[in-house]
Amino acid sequence: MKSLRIAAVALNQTPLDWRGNLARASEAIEAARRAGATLVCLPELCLSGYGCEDAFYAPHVRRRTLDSLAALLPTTQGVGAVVGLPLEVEGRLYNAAACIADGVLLGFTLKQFLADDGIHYEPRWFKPWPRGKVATISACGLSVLAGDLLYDLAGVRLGIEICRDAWVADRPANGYAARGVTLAMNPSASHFAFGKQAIRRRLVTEGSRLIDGPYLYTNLLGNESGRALYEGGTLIAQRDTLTHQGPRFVFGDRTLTVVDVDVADSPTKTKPGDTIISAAWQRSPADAEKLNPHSPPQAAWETGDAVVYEEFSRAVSLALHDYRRKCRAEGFVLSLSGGADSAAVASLVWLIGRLSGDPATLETVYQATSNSGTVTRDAARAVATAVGATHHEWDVQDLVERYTGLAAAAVGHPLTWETDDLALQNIQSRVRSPGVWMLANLRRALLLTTGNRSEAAVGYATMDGDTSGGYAPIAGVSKRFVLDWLQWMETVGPAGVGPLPALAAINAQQPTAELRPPGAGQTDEADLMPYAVLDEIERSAIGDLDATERTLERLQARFPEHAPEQLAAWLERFDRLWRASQWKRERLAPSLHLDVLSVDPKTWRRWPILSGE
Ligand SMILES: Nc1ncnc2c1ncn2[C@@H]1O[C@H](COP(=O)(O)OP(=O)(O)OC[C@H]2O[C@@H]([n+]3cccc(C(=O)O)c3)[C@H](O)[C@@H]2O)[C@@H](O)[C@H]1O
Ligand SMILES: Nc1ncnc2c1ncn2[C@@H]1O[C@H](COP(=O)(O)OP(=O)(O)OP(=O)(O)O)[C@@H](O)[C@H]1O
Ligand SMILES: NC(=O)CC[C@H](N)C(=O)O
Repeated sequence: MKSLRIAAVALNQTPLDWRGNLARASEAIEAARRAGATLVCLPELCLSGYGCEDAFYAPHVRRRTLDSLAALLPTTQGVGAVVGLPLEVEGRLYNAAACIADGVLLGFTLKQFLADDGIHYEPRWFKPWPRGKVATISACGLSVLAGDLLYDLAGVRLGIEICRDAWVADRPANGYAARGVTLAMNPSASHFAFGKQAIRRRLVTEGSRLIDGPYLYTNLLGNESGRALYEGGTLIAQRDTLTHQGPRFVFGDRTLTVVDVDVADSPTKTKPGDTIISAAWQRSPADAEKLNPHSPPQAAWETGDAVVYEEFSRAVSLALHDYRRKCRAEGFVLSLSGGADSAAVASLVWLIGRLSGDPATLETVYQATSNSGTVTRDAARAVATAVGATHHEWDVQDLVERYTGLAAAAVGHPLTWETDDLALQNIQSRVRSPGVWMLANLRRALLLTTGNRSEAAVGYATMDGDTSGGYAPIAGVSKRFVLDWLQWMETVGPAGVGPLPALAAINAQQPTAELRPPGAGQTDEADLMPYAVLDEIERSAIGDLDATERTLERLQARFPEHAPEQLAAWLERFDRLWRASQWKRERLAPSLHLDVLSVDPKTWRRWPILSGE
């Protein structure tokens, strides 16, 4: 049995940022060495970035990655390192983990089970590697082995699973005990979704049970390139018990979790046919005191009863912070209506400063038409003040009238609410776009949109009006979720931050587009259907892809208070609006994946633009 100091690194990388990715990887290895680690594991595909998309096809991208690997080798003096990268083998691309020891490239483990579900499209670029196969390739000027390899490093036998390898029943670790593996590492790029860390914790714990030894798991960190957020949260389990978890949702380049573990010595015997690459080096002397023997595996906020709101707050504020920084915007601009969605977005920008200590600049604009009321104007002002935004109040009614006059002249009759309702609504939303865009231009800021998933599902938004903007922070969650989160933010708020009481002015109102004249009493739910019904239809028809009859059964079971005819009418309305608004979903600003119920056609639920009878 050996006492070994091992390190798990979460890295905030950007696709194709060659210099930055390499610098962060080598700085992390240096930090692990300074902490006395013998072995360090970095995330999946971290040298190129996980989400390089079709750039993976480019031969120069494959070459640049190997250049980065060659440059990384000398930084591993005195340690062993596992580093993810794309790798061409025999003319095909594989998702690989390089195993390096003391400056020497030992070999590449290749991913056997590609991620092909949800937001993952790995088979578009990579091939899966067959179990038990090994190839010889040339890389970094050397002839090296690649494939299903094991390594004897500093006296322990290491096996590597790459992310999804661990998520399948036939995972490589099933055979590791028979192959003498005593330590396993998993470089991952596992995007955030609500509650998903619990699954990772189970897989890592199960991995350690399978090898009866330590299993170390790393992940990416932050908003890599717009749509996927990685939470860090590195994990270490030892003999069926999860012992360590690195922090999640950290604002910064990396997290480093260093742990002392007991590892059984490499067995002398090997399984026939197994390829095992050996390397030995002078390890740092093990400390008499064990490092972090009893680190709590979770932060306090992760075990409370508001985990989903905590995760949402931390995930979206980190995603906004990284997106702004990576697109080199100098702040945020937001059209603030005094309603729920834009107040939620303003609160999330405010949370950046509260959670990171580095406040983001926010400029907000209330834009009144003759249909706006003092309740929303006052609420917008109160929220802007509470979140520290620079706030403006504009009157855009004259712009509405000017466009209305031009269009009325073109069609040859005055426009009325009786005959031209939608056009008269949409022009108000559209005139709110150019001014706020102009402000964003002047400030070199990122214009945020405020649409939520429920609106996206039924196209309840004006294209090039309130959909105008560069990033859509809350498009991954339903309207009901936004409303509930705002209640929690008003009274509780994230641990270590606390509440934002000014949201009371928002939470007291019923959601309305405020686009029809005040006397019309417009509400979202009257225009559409109750949000609870809309969510259930979306979950059934779009999330679970149920047939109409099945969705109706589910609605009747869940909402006995509504007549079956009413439920059928709402379902018919949803179906019509869903199909008519696919083109809108194709044109929404990039949004963050947060939940398995996503309607984002670029990452999750793809649908024909034109469909139906
Ligand atoms: N497949 C397709 N490909 C390309 N374009 C397509 C199309 N189908 C329709 N169109 C075009 O789309 C246009 C209609 O879409 P659009 O102009 O966006 O408007 P539309 O979808 O007709 O109406 C917008 C709805 O969103 C609601 N809204 C708007 C703004 C804010 C809020 C709020 O909650 O605050 C709510 C509003 O009450 C209304 O019910 C038409 O000009 C039509 O030609
Ligand atoms: N009076 C307004 N001033 C500034 N922006 C507005 C105004 N009315 C609407 N908007 C913009 O259009 C967006 C869409 O309006 P919508 O009504 O869907 O959202 P909301 O007003 O934030 O929330 P809710 O629908 O819950 O009232 C707003 O989030 C806001 O960005
Ligand atoms: N990169 C991967 O292999 C992802 C695997 C898994 N589906 C996840 O989301 O974590």
